[in-house]
Amino acid sequence: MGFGEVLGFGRIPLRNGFGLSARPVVARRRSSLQLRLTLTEEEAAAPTPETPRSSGPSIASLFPERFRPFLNVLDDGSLSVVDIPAFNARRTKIVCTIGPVTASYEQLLKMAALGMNVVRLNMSHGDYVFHDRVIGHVRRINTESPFVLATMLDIGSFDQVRLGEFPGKDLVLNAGDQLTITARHEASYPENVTEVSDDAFMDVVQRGDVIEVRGNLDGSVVLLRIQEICNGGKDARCVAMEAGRIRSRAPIAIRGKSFKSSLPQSGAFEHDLEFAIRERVEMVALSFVERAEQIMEVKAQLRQNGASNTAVVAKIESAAALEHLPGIVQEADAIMIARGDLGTDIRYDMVPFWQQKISQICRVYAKPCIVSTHFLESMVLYPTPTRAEVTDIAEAVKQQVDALMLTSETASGKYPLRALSLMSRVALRIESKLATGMNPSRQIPRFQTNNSWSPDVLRSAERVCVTACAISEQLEAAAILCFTQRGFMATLLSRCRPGCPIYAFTSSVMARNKMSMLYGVRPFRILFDGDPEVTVQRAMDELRDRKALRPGDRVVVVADVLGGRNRATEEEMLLVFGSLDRENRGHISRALVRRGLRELGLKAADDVELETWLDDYDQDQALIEECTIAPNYDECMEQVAGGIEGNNSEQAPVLDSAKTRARRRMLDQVDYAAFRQLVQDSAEIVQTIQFRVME
Ligand SMILES: Nc1ncnc2c1ncn2[C@@H]1O[C@H](COP(=O)(O)OP(=O)(O)OP(=O)(O)O)[C@@H](O)[C@H]1O
Ligand SMILES: CC(=O)C(=O)O
Repeated sequence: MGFGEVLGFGRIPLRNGFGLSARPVVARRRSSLQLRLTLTEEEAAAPTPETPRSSGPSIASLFPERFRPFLNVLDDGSLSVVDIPAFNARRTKIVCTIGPVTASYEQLLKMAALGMNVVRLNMSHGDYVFHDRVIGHVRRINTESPFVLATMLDIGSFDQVRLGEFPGKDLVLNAGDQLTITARHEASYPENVTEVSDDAFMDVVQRGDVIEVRGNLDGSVVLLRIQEICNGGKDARCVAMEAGRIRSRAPIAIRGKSFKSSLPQSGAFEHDLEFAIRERVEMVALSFVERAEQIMEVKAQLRQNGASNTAVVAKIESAAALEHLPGIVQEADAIMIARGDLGTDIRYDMVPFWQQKISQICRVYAKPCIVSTHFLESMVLYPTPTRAEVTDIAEAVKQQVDALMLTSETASGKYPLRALSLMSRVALRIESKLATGMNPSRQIPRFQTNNSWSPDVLRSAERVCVTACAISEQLEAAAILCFTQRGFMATLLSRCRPGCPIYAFTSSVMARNKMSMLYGVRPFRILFDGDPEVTVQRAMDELRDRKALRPGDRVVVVADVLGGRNRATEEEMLLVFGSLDRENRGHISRALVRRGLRELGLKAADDVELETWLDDYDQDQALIEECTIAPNYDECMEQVAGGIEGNNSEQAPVLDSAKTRARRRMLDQVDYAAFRQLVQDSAEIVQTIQFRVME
């Protein structure tokens, strides 16, 4: 069985200097955009097969026996109704927040089987040891199972003001009970006194203000009215306006005042970001983003630490963010509509409007959109949802957002697996209705971008994707296959929301995992061959072997081929190299070379590209995944251990530290002569759309 979606066997060369293996490529065509549609008249006229295509076997049957018994068992011991979703059955992805009830390897594996695509870890809760352990389990699942998970680290509510701890149990209040919120900083407090996480809160509150306390298990908001500011301005004496239950570290807001904590300076944010970089998570989510510049700063920090592959998800959860939406969406790699906080910062009745508007803007800029919070809030306590909750899921699915996110339901609720299974089932049901024409509008919004690639390359890539989707609909293709290094082509295809699944193939573990967030995309890792035809054939064979596609199925393939010849003049090469050099203060890494090539409208052979931009971490991960499926596992792991500098063989799967990697990256500096050589060995990018029939 193909564990971890690795297709093809072979070796990714470890850390060769790219100069060694760069080889001239044979020019094939001259145009920089070419549609290759190899469809005969008979094929075009052929009727659609009468028997409807099955969506493939249940994944359970691909799983080793020992895993199967617990894969589809729900919280109460019953079996999941949906079983394990078949290949790419659901287009809308699901993000689950992981907390104490779901943090074990077994729970995570069950959730992967039930359709979880992205694991969210909220840094406001749990400690680094907790999060590190969960990330370890996720990596293991990606390596040992057929499921693909991405990890998103929510870099906590650094703007969130919280109450203190209530040791042992929740604080239960009746209407009229008193609670004092203080900034006294004492070692411990009586039961009806709690410390606020940010002293600045005391400067803002006044007598008569209403404090909203959120984060309660039953989803309720507890309201406290301030009766008196006392103790030299350090205490706010409040009274509960109605009965309620308050949890430790519950987030609070002052009604009508857009108060944000000054905690980013406290260092917690920096530590969380360092942790994200060290752990190589696929995504970091930034709370309370208000301007595009905040995202740029974080991206710069990621870049400086060799983690530019990490995607930045901007959480839209304040009125201020809504004022700067297009800028934020353009700068971020993905958007999360954090309805919990957004709903306290703006009027409740405006949340649905903004949900729709934000998801539309994301489609324009080809940025994945996640809608979060309160989807199945009642399932935190009860095994069945309310009908209104089911309708909320249905509405988001109809809007064709990329992903839906569960929070307390899976972090601390009583029925995490049921909630996930139910969300998956509702999404599947609504999607099947969309496919039968419930959603008449299939218009693709005009694409806009501020991406640094050359506009010509981008425009042609986007047109190719729109055309490929249109062809797939006209020809009733069973799937679109796409070959992509970092997932950009898959994002452009996903943006068009075609009616068939998109199977996206990449050589990078990180890119594969990140693509698991994209609507309708099923990501795989494949070893790219220097000859694109070999790569396409490898992917087709594998899809057939996995019964994801059947003989006779029509597929549309979107792939680069190497065409034309190098047209870059010495002057152009110097210009591009010079601008990369200036921007990166003399540090041109192997990964940056790829950008230089793009700017020149050029592309190296796929295997050479792979070497020039995959970082060591990705290569190490790839090798570990390959070892898992290799027949000579031990031998393979020994080689990995030998290849990973600084690790002894026992620790081989534990990847080397960020520092070691950073040092290696320094050694990988590229000079102009090496850059020039690579440019000369490259060719023009020729994007093709090919029509094929599975043999
Ligand atoms: N790692 C964790 N450890 C313990 N409890 C957790 C953890 N992650 C989440 N939880 C619990 O699940 C609840 C819901 O998670 P969520 O991430 O939505 O937290 P929140 O505090 O409401 O959100 P935010 O911090 O984003 O405003 C939390 O209030 C917390 O009680
Ligand atoms: C997820 C989150 O942070 C919110 O809904 O506020």
